[in-house]
Amino acid sequence: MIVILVLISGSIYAILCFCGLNLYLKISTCGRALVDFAVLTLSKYGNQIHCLGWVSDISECLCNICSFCFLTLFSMFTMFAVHFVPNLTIGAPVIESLRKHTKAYLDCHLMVTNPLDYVEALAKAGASGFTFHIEVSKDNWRELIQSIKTKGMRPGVSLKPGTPIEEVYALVEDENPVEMVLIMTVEPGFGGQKFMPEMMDKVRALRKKYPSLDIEVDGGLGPSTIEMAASAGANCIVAGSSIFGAAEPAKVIAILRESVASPRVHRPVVGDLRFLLLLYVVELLPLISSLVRFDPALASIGQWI
Ligand SMILES: O=C(CO)[C@@H](O)[C@H](O)COP(=O)(O)O
Repeated sequence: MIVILVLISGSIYAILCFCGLNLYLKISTCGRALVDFAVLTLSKYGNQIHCLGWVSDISECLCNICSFCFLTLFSMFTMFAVHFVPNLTIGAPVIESLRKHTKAYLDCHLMVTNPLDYVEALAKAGASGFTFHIEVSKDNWRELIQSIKTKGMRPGVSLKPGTPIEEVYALVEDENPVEMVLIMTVEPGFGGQKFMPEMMDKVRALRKKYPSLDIEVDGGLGPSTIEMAASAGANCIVAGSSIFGAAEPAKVIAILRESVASPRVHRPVVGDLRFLLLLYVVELLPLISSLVRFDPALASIGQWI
């Protein structure tokens, strides 16, 4: 009887574990912020599944079921950590650890409902850019931009596929503007989704209106989609699976880099013109001054001016 009970409970437990694992794997792909959590969950479940191999009596089995329930509750609470506690799985502590090993630009895209709460911690951790979502910042974007700049980071604003591009115009045109606009080319939440070409209308509209603005695209970008984004005017590319899933990631990075660096892309026209003008002035000044100094005829012209 006990053997049958153990077998039945063990099977139920195995099914629960399997479902639980799948559930967590699915939930854990809800954004980069939960990736560490997925690893953590996997290793915990790894131990539990391993235990199943030597379940030998009913008490052991019950004990495993109890720990399964505990893990479920614990993990479920953790899933909502983004909303309930001021910490993220990939948040300030991870940025801080990365910063110790690199001087690279650390571009932080906050898919959270309360970005203001993370400005201070991310700045302290060494973040370079801080991009928030317009959908959750309609009432406090000025305060957010100010706070991001005060803390020495570069502010950016992001918009989901369903949000009209017009919603970010005010933030770019403000006297204290954002310095980058991130156009999501997938519905935020999962890596590995299909690129949405219809988002290129937003990129084109933005590039036409703001020739020198940094325009970032994120989601489904790789060698087969980069041309669309680059020729529409995007100059900052976020790519996940196309790089990490590639046999030769360096090659993919080179292709992406080359596409946005090619002359087809709208260069920051206003910035370039200013630079050219400065070059002319700097280069011509010594020439003019030497002519005025050494050519008596020109020197007299100089007197008239
Ligand atoms: O964070 C998100 C979406 O939520 C994006 O950054 C994607 O995760 C990019 O991944 P790929 O689409 O390149 O795999």
